[in-house]
Amino acid sequence: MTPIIEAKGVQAGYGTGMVLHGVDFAVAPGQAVGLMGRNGMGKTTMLRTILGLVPLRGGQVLMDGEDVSREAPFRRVRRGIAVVPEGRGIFASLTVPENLRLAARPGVDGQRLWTEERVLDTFPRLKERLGNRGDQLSGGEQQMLSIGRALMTNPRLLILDEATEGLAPLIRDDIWRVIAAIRETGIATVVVDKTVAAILSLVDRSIVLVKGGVVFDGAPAALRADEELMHRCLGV
Ligand SMILES: Nc1ncnc2c1ncn2[C@@H]1O[C@H](COP(=O)(O)OP(=O)(O)OP(=O)(O)O)[C@@H](O)[C@H]1O
Repeated sequence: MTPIIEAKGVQAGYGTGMVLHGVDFAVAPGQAVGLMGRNGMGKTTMLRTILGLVPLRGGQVLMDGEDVSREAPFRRVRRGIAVVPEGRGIFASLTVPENLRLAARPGVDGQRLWTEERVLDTFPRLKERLGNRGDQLSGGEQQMLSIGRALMTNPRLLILDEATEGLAPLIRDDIWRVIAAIRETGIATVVVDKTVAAILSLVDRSIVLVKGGVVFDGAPAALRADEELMHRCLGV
């Protein structure tokens, strides 16, 4: 199956500093991939490079087998990718439904499977906050709204960068449950998170970055079995 996204030998960085030193990375349709690694190893830079937000200095980024290395970020996203960025990026002055409606668009297949109603059914907490503005929501609710907004674009691939960071354990569990449910609907996911156990129980494939290079790419069970790697590269 042609991957939705494929990175081949990707090199990227900021200013004169290189962060990614030839990273290979692929996400097949419907696949859940965990992008893992300690702080500062290049996970966010990898996501941003795939989206065209950090310039590519070497290698290639393909989407559905097509080279998009020179394509603008908005065009790449229009291929059916939704991003839940670190920091959530919701509109503080808009209400919950306004935030959702602003993002609404059909998927690349023209379908609108994710409607405002379906998103609100998925996140009952948001249903209780319809009149609230973005800045009147708790951190967990903001995160749910950010995910809900991404779903309103009817994506084929959902990218979640640190979706559970800074949230209380019960809210985190809620978010993980929803991510698993989204996955079940056939949407491919790329998850970056520090909660190693939660990621490994969710994904089909884990990729571990150390200093901008891939040190592991395979099944979560194989990663779990490698205690030395888990300890050295993930700190668990
Ligand atoms: N805008 C930027 N300008 C310069 N350097 C940056 C910038 N963003 C990140 N870096 C550097 O690039 C390296 C990789 O950062 P990146 O955010 O990709 O790591 P990460 O694995 O996502 O870590 P974290 O979990 O801490 O976000 C780090 O050394 C970081 O300091």
